[in-house]
Order: sequence, then structure tokens, then C-alpha cells
Amino acid sequence: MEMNPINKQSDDCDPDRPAHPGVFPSGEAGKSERNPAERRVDFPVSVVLPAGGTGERTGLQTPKQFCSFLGRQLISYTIQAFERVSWIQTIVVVVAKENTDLMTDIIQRFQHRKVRVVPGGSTRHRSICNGVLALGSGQDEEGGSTAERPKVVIIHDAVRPFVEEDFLYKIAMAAKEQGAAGAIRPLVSTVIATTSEGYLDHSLERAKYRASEMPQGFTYDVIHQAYQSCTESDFEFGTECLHLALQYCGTNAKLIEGPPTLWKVTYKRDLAAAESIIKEALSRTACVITGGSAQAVTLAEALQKAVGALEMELDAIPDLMGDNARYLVTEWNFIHVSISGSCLSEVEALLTALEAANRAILHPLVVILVHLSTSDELSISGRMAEPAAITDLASAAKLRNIFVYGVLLQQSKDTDCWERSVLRVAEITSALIRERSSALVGQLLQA
Ligand SMILES: Nc1ccn([C@@H]2O[C@H](COP(=O)(O)OP(=O)(O)OP(=O)(O)O)[C@@H](O)[C@H]2O)c(=O)n1
Ligand SMILES: O=P(O)(O)OC[C@@H](O)[C@@H](O)[C@@H](O)CO
Repeated sequence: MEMNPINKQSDDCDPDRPAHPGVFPSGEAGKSERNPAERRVDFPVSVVLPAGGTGERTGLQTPKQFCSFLGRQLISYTIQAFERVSWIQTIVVVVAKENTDLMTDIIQRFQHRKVRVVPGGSTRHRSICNGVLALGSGQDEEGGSTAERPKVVIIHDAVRPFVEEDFLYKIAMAAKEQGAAGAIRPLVSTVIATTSEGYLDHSLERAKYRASEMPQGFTYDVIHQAYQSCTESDFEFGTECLHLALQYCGTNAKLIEGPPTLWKVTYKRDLAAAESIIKEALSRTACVITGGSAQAVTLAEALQKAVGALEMELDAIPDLMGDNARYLVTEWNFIHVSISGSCLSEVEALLTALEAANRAILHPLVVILVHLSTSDELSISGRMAEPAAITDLASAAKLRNIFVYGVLLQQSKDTDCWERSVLRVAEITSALIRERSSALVGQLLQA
């Protein structure tokens, strides 16, 4: 493992620092999932993601599962959380017929695997039932044969994107043992019963109750039997699969308290919260490429100290050669430091390497050009490059989902002035990485 000259060991051996910011936080929101130990699941597990709703409570025209963050629909984030789990064999996404083509496009655009699209129903239970039946039919929608019938079916609302492998494992194993298992969370508000006149009838003792969340797991036989036996009223008005398992199969679900990240996107504010969590997960680390020059290394070291206060960590490397090439496939944020003189050719090489690594499919990558001018007058002509050249380079990169920004920094012999400038660079780069704004692409910001 390469020891970086000016910073602590790389993230490979630092258990508290992810190899790259996990796309979704696990445990408490914002903490990265430690590398999960390889889990052995020796029975087939498949997933049903009900996504056939209209999202009326958001007040938006677009159903919430198809609302986008960073250029990608919410449902794609949820699918990704499941497809990266090696022991899950098939993901059935259940969507309204009118959204079938959109869903197919999303699968193709974001190169999702293991996914089948099944038509939804008029209610959530009907949609889930369609998904369960599809898993058991042995045939896909084109009539081709499919993977074997699963032993366990995980059911998970498509609008709950923050789900982690270790909890899915607990649910799947408990479902296999008990026939059914479900996620629960403590109640936040007290539950009360009202009279027909709209007055308080009684309140429930909150400590005795829990909120039923997702994911839930069932043996295929239990959930299939439950849907074969339930009533039209269940299909029309029911909201709880665990109840169907108990009512129609006598199967009492094992309840497992899950992390707070299991919440469901329901209202418009939840979309903003989900976007913020996704952006935070992508913005915890960055790779500083110094080119090996002493001044760039010194600047990188100063930046590392400054961004620490911004809850961000930087790895400084001279280039992306040898072992450092791993940053091309694990990092979403790059800071290229150049000292007086044009850096265009180096940046073009970086962009080419990032494109070859095919990293920008799921998320926009951020490349920030920090130019340290050591000349007395602050003139960028003949320095970083002509602004027009930077703009052209950034425009071309944006088409490849790589967002390029420029930051200009003037060398100063005055220590206080230098430290203030470095702090400004840290604040600017942290904000650019976090917001990933396409509107600022190609801009040259003055630190
Ligand atoms: N006929 C339906 C209704 C809902 N769902 C899905 O069930 C999950 C949870 O339902 P909910 O949050 O209620 O979604 P909507 O029904 O879309 O929301 P609303 O009640 O606000 O319209 C969502 O992923 C939703 O797409 C579904 O597959 N089929
Ligand atoms: O009623 P909604 O469709 O918003 O929610 C559906 C489910 O997420 C909800 O019933 C959970 O409690 C799981 O059973």
C-alpha cells in the first residue's frame, strides 16, 4: 500500500474511512457503511419494489419514485442499493403501466442489473401481489424463463432509498426462519383514537407500539398464500403485509428494529431531505492531485487542515499512476492543483482517464482546478489558461457528466493572508463538491 507523503495512511487501512463515500449512509444517517463482511446466504432471495403509486402527497405531477436528484431518478438509487447485494438474485420493480417505458429507460441508462419490470395495480397490495406472482411464474414479461422461485421474498417500498446490506441480511435470515420478518422503528408521535365527532376518544401508550417500516421479508410460500387468501377489502384498503401473513397464514412476523435511514419519501420535503443525504454521502472525501511539485504539495497539506473543519477528508497524491489509479474507480471528487503555467493538457488527461473509468454513469464527478499563481500580478492569461479554453473544456466534460470548476489562488508571503486564502479555497471547493451545481460549471472563482 502506498503511503501518501503528506497525509495519513490511505483509506484502505483506515476502518473509519470508507474506500469511497458509500452512496448511502448506513446506520445513523451520514455514517458510512463499513466494508460489510462477506455474508453467506445459501438460499435464493429476490426483491419486490412496489413503485406503482402516483405520489399524491408530494403535490407534484411526477410520481415521487421518478423524481430526480443529481440527474438520476429516486427509484434508481433504491435499485442500486439492492443490486449491489451479491446474494439477491432478482429485483422486480412494479410500476404503473404508463411508466413501463420510463422504467425501462432508467434501467438501461443506469445499467441496472437483475431487474424485471412488472405492471402495478390500483393499490399497493395489488402491486406487491403482482410482483410476488411474477417471481413465482418462472417466466419473465417476454415469456422467457427466469431465475428459480425464491425461498425468501424481500418487499421494500421503492421510495425508501436508504437501505443497507446488513439490515437486509437480518430481515432475510429472520424471514427464512420465521416465515415473515419486518422492520420497525420507535414511534415519534403518540397514536390517538378519535370519536366520529372529531374528538379524542383515547390515546395509545406510545412505548407499547412501534412503527412498521420496510424492508419486510417473507418466505415465498407465506406471502404467496397470504395474497391468494386475502379479501378484496384487504387489497383495497390494507397497508400491512405482516398482517396478511398473520391473518391468512398464521405466521407471526419477527420484528427487527432498523436504523433511522429506513424512512419513506412521502411528502415534498422528503425529496429535499433525500437529495441532501445523497449529496452528503458523495461529498465526504476528495483526491488532491499535486503533480509532485513542492508548492502544490504544500498547498494540498494546507487544504487538508482547512477542510477537516468542513467534515471533509482529502488524500493528496502526485498523480493517478500505479496504485493511485484506484482513485479513478473509488472517488467522486478530484482537485487538480497547478502552479503558474497552463494546466490544460494535464486536466484533459485526467478527464480522459475518468471517462475511461466509466465512473460518471450514476453520479456527476467533480473536478476542481485550483491554480496557484506565483506571479506578482494576478493575470490568468498565460497562467492557468484562457478562460474561454477552460469554458470549452468544462462544457465538453459536462456532456460526460463531469463537472469542472476553476479556483484561482494568489501566492502570498504574508502568512495571515495565505492562511485566509487557503481557507477560502477549502470553503469554495467543499461547497462546489457538495452542491455539484451544473450552473457553475466552467466558472473561475477567485479565492
Ligand atoms: N397502487 C400503488 C400504490 C403505491 N405503490 C407503491 O407503494 C410504495 C409506498 O406507497 P406510498 O408511499 O403511499 O406511495 P404513493 O401511493 O405513490 O403515495 P400517495 O399515497 O401520496 O399517492 C411506493 O413506492 C408506491 O409507489 C404501488 O406500488 N402501487
Ligand atoms: O400507506 P403508505 O402507502 O404510505 O405506506 C405503505 C407502507 O410503507 C406502510 O404501510 C408501512 O407501514 C409498511 O407496512
